[in-house]
Amino acid sequence: MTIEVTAGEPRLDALCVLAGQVRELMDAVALTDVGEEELTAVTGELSALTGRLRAAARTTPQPFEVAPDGTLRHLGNAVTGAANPHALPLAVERAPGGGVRAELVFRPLHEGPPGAVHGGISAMILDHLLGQAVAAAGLAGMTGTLTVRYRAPVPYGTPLVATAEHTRSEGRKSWADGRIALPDGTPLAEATGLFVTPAGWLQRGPAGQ
Ligand SMILES: CCCCCCCC(=O)SCCNC(=O)CCNC(=O)[C@H](O)C(C)(C)COP(=O)(O)OP(=O)(O)OC[C@H]1O[C@@H](n2cnc3c(N)ncnc32)[C@H](O)[C@@H]1OP(=O)(O)O
Repeated sequence: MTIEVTAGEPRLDALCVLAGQVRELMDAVALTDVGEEELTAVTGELSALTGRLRAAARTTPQPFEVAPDGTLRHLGNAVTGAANPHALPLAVERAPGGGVRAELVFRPLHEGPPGAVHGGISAMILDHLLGQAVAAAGLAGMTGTLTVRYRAPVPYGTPLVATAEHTRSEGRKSWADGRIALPDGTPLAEATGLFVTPAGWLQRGPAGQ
C-alpha cells in the first residue's frame, strides 16, 4: 500500500520513504533467523544510523498540518501517518455508502496469539477508524469509550477491509460503529465507540487552529 505525498515537498517525501524502509526493517527483525554474530553486527550499524538521525531531532512527530492541496494531514499519526514507522500506514477513504473504509494487511510483527493479530492492534485500528467516521460527519472528538467484540482471530498476511460509520450524536457526544472483516464481509472484530468533542475544539479545532 502506498501513500501519496504531495509533490513539491522533497524532504517530507524522503522522510516517508525512510519510514517505509524502517517498516521493512521492523518486519525483517521480527522474522530474521540469522546467527548471533550477524545480529550483533547489524545492531552496531543500526546504532550508528540512529545517531545520524538524532543529529537534528524534534520532540514530537510530524504535526497536523494543512498540505499544499488544502487537505488536513497528520504524517506523524501512529495509524495513518506515512512518516511514522509504527503506522501500517492505514489509508482511510470515504465509503461509497457513507462512513469510511480502509483496506489493510496486517503483518507478522502484529502477532498476539499464535498466527493471529494482537487484540490491542485491532482495537487501535478500530479506534482510529471510528474516530475518523465521526470526523467525516463533521464532529471530530476524542475516544471516550471503545468496546470491541472479537468474533474470530484476525489473520495477518491476508487482505482485510475495515469500515466504520457515525451512528448518532447528542450534544458533544457522538457514537460510531465499525468492524474489521474479510473481503466478503465476514466480520472478525466489531466495535462501538463514544467520541466526545472537547469544548475547546469547538472554538479552535483538533489541531489547535
Ligand atoms: C480524524 C482522526 C481520528 C482519530 C481517532 C483517534 C481517537 C483517539 O485515539 S483519541 C485518544 C484516546 N482518548 C483520549 O485520550 C481521551 C482522554 N479524555 C479526555 O480528553 C476527556 O475526558 C474527554 C475529551 C473524553 C471528555 O472531556 P470533557 O470534554 O471535559 O468532558 P465532560 O465535559 O466532562 O463531559 C461531556 C460529556 O461526555 C461524557 N463523557 C466524557 N468522557 C466520557 C467517557 N470517557 N465515557 C463516557 N462518557 C464520557 C460526560 O458524561 C458528558 O456527558 P453529558 O453531557 O451527557 O453529561
